[in-house]
Amino acid sequence: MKKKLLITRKFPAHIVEPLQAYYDIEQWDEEELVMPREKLLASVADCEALWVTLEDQVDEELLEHAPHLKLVAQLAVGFNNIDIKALRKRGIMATNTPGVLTHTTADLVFGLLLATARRIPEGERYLREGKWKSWYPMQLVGKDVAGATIGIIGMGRIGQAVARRTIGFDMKVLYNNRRRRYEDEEMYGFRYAPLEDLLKKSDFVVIMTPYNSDTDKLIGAEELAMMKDDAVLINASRGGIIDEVALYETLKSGKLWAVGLDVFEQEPISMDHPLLTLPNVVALPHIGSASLKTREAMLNLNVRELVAYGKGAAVTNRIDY
Ligand SMILES: NC(=O)c1ccc[n+]([C@@H]2O[C@H](COP(=O)([O-])OP(=O)(O)OC[C@H]3O[C@@H](n4cnc5c(N)ncnc54)[C@H](O)[C@@H]3O)[C@@H](O)[C@H]2O)c1
Ligand SMILES: O=C(O)[C@H](O)CO
Repeated sequence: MKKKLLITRKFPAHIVEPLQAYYDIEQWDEEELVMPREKLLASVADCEALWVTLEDQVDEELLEHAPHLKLVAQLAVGFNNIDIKALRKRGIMATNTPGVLTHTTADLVFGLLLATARRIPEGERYLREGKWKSWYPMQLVGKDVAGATIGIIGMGRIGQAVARRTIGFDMKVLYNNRRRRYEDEEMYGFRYAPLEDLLKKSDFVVIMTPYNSDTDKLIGAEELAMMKDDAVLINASRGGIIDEVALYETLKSGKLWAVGLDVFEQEPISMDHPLLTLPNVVALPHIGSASLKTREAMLNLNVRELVAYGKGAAVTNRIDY
């Protein structure tokens, strides 16, 4: 008898097809909408494998409804929506998508960096709203990226890829990370800095750590106050790493040049959110890894592990924290 696999979104048919040989598949039929929680809890009851996105909470409550569950596949590298300890206690494996999205996400971070520094979305709105009357010297003046100091918090796969992109911009790189990266210091001249130093010295601060209890509101009022008055803050990791109330208050007070956010505490962000009233906030709908090639690579990486499990082979890419 085939194992049961529950897929919480509608994924492209050609991606799911190779799984048919190993699983009886139940798939949510909406591409844009999250599977309702009650439906998820009911459907997971007889599942051995579960394929989720970052909006599905895989927690104690779900696991209590899933007595046969053995494998959770997460269509993301970040896995803060999954209670890994609770999975481990029950002997359930989890697999995610590290590596395949590194460059695509680093590109987006750089896009946010240029967009905020050079006021690109503001300039586009200005043109489309018919405000462009002439060229004048102080029109939409921005902040230089070339030659500036960037501070990267979380020098993992994506953080390093962002750092390497700065070389062409002659930027000075400070980084903060769980462990020193001596090889990068030697090869590229990147410099380790304690968080406080990094915040005080950087023109651009980029957050690229995972989200967990250690990084929850890592950047709050105190940290924002340490930053340069005209610094830019970029977050493409997870929204909860920044205290959004403190961020709004800081921006309202006139501090910081701009902020670029691909992620928010609540996603989708409410259209009434105060941050969206500020012209120097560039906000994107969590599209860091959204290139066609990368999304296919993420889906296929999950498929590979689901096929391995379906065949009774080893799941090699395991979240082992
Ligand atoms: N916006 C998007 O679409 C998007 C896409 C991909 C990844 N992400 C997010 O980016 C995160 C990073 O991805 P990755 O592949 O680079 O992960 P990674 O594990 O390779 O890197 C994370 C780095 O953060 C460091 N770190 C952890 N806690 C820290 C702390 N308190 N202070 C300083 N450094 C700390 C780790 O040492 C590690 O080097 C993911 O967890 C995910 O949340 C977002
Ligand atoms: O963690 C991730 O992988 C992103 O948030 C989605 O690609």
